[in-house]
Amino acid sequence: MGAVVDAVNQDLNGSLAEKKPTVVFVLGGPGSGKGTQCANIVEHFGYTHLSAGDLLRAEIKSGSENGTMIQEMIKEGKIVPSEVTIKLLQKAMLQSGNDKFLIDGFPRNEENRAAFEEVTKIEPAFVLFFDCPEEEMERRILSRNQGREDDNVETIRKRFKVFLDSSLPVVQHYEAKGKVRKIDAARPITEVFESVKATFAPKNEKAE
Ligand SMILES: Nc1ncnc2c1ncn2[C@@H]1O[C@H](COP(=O)(O)OP(=O)(O)OP(=O)(O)O)[C@@H](O)[C@H]1O
Ligand SMILES: Nc1ccn([C@H]2C[C@H](O)[C@@H](COP(=O)(O)O)O2)c(=O)n1
Ligand SMILES: [Mg+2]
Repeated sequence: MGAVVDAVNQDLNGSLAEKKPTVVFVLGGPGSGKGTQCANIVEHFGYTHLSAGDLLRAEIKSGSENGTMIQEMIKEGKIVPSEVTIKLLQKAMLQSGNDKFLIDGFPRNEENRAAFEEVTKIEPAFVLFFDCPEEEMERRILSRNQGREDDNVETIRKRFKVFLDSSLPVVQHYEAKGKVRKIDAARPITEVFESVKATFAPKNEKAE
């Protein structure tokens, strides 16, 4: 069984690497507006939007063997093991038929980042980072109304802590490589998108 799984993984990696996809990581705190802005980017620039959180939620709904574990981790605001999330991302990338991806909410910690690099050999073209004060993010999440199990005050606080402790260091990693395009996300949606658009000028899209 292990050998079969390894062979499938090898195949996923091989097919993806051949496509040499353009990947933009979209990071920012919970409720900073990643999903909202990704929808605009898809419309204007032809990217495929892959939200790691959405893929994990779909995995729970599918009744997969990992579903219960994923559900528990999301409820606690914790980060699901990289192996699980990366496999979902790889499959979605291959199934999309596209070669330009917005990977939203990933990498969420150092383990995510290192594992993705190791497994896929893909370096992001750049990292969009939505910078937003915590009070504003909390306000937005509490009025989001999408029925997400983690949109409650208790879990939100845990997600904020994980963001500060584990996700910001990933942003700093890419900052040191000159790959971060920081956006002031505390403004109205249309104003934020004006800044986002500028980051998709052709010079920014090439991998550095
Ligand atoms: N610039 C903005 N101003 C006001 N409200 C916004 C703005 N951007 C997004 N919102 C709203 O805030 C809520 C959270 O936005 P969104 O789901 O895009 O955030 P997110 O970063 O993807 O969050 P999460 O990490 O929890 O998935 C949504 O209800 C959205 O409509
Ligand atoms: N790389 C990731 C992304 C998300 N998750 C889990 C934990 C998050 O709190 C939750 C919701 O993600 P969001 O939709 O807010 O981006 O999903 C993870 O474990 N690993
Ligand atoms: Mg989102």
